[in-house]
Amino acid sequence: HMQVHPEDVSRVLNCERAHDLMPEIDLFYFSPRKIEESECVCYCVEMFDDLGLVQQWQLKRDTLTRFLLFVKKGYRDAPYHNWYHAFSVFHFSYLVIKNLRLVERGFISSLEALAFMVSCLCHDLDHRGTTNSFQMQSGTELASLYSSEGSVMERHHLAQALCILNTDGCNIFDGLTGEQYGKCLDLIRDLILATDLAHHIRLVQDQEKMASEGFDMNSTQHRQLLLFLLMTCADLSDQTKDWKVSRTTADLVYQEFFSQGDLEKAMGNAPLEMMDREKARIPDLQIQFLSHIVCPVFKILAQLFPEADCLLQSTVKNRHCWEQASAFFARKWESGHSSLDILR
Ligand SMILES: Cc1nc2ccc(C(=O)N[C@]34C[C@H]5C[C@H](C[C@H](C5)C3)C4)cc2n2c(-c3ccccc3Cl)nnc12
Ligand SMILES: [Mg+2]
Ligand SMILES: [Zn+2]
Repeated sequence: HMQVHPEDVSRVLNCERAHDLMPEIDLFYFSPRKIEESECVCYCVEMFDDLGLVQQWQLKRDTLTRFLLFVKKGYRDAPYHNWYHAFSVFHFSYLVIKNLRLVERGFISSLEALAFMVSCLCHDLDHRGTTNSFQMQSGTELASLYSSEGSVMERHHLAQALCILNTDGCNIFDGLTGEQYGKCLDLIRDLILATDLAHHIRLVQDQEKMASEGFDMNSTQHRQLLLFLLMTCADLSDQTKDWKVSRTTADLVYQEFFSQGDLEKAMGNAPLEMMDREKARIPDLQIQFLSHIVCPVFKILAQLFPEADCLLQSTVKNRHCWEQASAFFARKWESGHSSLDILR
């Protein structure tokens, strides 16, 4: 099973570099993928501390460090669904809590902020770079465990998170009362399951209705829809960064999709077009993904929080870049070239 050695913990505890968070780390356009992999865990501790959560919930630094090292080890080296994805999703949760002042303004409680950040870190634990439908179609062991409830991968990510919390010296919530602990785990369960995009699609109309009606602080439904919206925004946050980050991320996602497509062909199943490296037109697929899923989500966020408008603007700008790429590609496709290399 996964091992974290005491010297790993002490090295992180003594890391000086991160004790003063680097300038600009709290700005929306900052890309966390710039941070050295060996310093990520230190920065996670500092971000929890910067939001007052270490103090508020009496998080012990050595327990938090050990927990974070286990989470980091709990990710595989898939092209996209690896530790850096989890770290960047976590960083976005830090950005929205800090920049939209979600706790001070009463949109979420401090416990919900803690659960939101921990859920972001854990939300894709032990991902294999394949989708829920692949699990079901190829009858993986995860499908046999969870397919009756749906959201197969997300249930596995949750199980892995709970397993780490139950590992000796890793229960970061041991300073919470029994009631707070129960509420926190219920939140983590709901938030990790909410990262299944098929689940999001069922909720998005209610989220749009909430944004047009205006957020009701006393509505349990609004408060839950907001937390789910924030999870989806965090999961898609690479698309709110500059074009280089947005395109690089698409590259990594399609490496996973095309590997899955190759597997499906080898198993005699026809992959979705977006998984088929022979058929997929990445610019057109990204225009659809940004138009149907990403921009609508950040439009809702911007309606609720005008300070988040810059996030919507950058997703719209990235979609425009794909439109230009698509036009450029179309000319190339006519003349037979089909790889993304021409975008470099
Ligand atoms: C750049 C980029 N492109 C992406 C293109 C497509 C899809 C995608 O799952 N599409 C859908 C399309 C319909 C309706 C639902 C369920 C399925 C059928 C599959 C969604 C995701 C993409 N994605 C993600 C991402 C976010 C959350 C979970 C998994 C992933 Cl991979 N993160 N970045 C990207
Ligand atoms: Mg996921
Ligand atoms: Zn994810």
